[in-house]
Amino acid sequence: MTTTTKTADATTAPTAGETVLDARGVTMRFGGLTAVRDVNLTVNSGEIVGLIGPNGAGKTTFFNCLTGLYVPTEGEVRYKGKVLPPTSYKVTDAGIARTFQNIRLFHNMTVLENVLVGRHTRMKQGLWSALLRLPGFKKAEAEATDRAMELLEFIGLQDKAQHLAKNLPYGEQRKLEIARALASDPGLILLDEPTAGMNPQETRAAEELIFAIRDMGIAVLVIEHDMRFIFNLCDRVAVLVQGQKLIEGDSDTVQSDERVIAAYLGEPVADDAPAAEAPSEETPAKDAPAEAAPAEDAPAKEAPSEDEAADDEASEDAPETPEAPADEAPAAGETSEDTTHDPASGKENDA
Ligand SMILES: Nc1ncnc2c1ncn2[C@@H]1O[C@H](COP(=O)(O)OP(=O)(O)OP(=O)(O)O)[C@@H](O)[C@H]1O
Repeated sequence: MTTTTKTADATTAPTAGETVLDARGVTMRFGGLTAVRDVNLTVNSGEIVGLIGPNGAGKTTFFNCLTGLYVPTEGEVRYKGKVLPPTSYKVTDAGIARTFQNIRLFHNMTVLENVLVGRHTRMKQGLWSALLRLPGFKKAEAEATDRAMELLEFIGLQDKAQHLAKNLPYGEQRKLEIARALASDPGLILLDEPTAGMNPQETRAAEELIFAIRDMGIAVLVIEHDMRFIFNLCDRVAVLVQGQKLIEGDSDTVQSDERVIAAYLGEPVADDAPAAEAPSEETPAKDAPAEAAPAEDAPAKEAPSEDEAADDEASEDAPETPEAPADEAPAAGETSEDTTHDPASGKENDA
């Protein structure tokens, strides 16, 4: 299936069902700075939930708490009723997949190989089986390839399966990241700014792709700065400001909330709103509501050049795929999100 031949819209949305993700009282401190404070959020099956907020509001930090990259200082995250394991690899295995704010593909691997990397969590063959290429491994490998090709068809990249990932246009690289995340057969996918750097046509295609993912039965939690995109896409939207959840509701409710407008325009908000708190030592330093673009005018971020993308890769998150070749993968030891945070020290555990 491709997004061009099989797209969905809100009218085909399945009814929201069981709670898939249940985050309660999630707080994340880095030393004296509280990046996320006492945030509750649920995502139900059949839902697309948006997470918005000004730069530095704590959105990515919250995502990291949901995916085992950080262990929250306080609070608990459950996936389908079970407390999440403390490492990203196990979280992926449990059924949560994610993409990252900055594209993190294996640039010198083919498109197909990138998707296969995401598939490895579902391959149960051992090392010897792989080394000796036993029949069980060959069968699993063939099945993984079939599934990867299905996913490439789903995102419309089947004809580029043998292309190197680095040669794809930017929008297609973003789609490939999504296919790689889908390869682990998640029940919930977290998308961190999936349309960053996309032109309007690509953004529209991304919207259709996300509806199609939801229609496959996968719950979606998405961070995005493009307000038009988010309010069109999401069943519910939660707004983070200075690490706290300011409001949560449907698009109409959130769009018309004066505190949300104020947060995005950088105006003072009401006394009872978290954003109105006087900055303290624990206030995230990066909060800059005044810099956030007003809702519908928010321009898409510019696509990075190849060099910038390479820099991003080096400084971004480590792969969810510990088995990936070291020379291809973003260097785990150099990254900030490949590890799990030790709340007390700001140090991170191996993911
Ligand atoms: N590993 C870390 N160590 C210390 N501070 C951090 C760390 N990660 C994030 N922060 C701080 O936490 C706050 C929230 O950052 P975060 O990246 O989660 O915000 P965000 O809402 O995702 O921002 P943006 O929209 O710009 O991506 C910021 O003040 C940031 O500087």
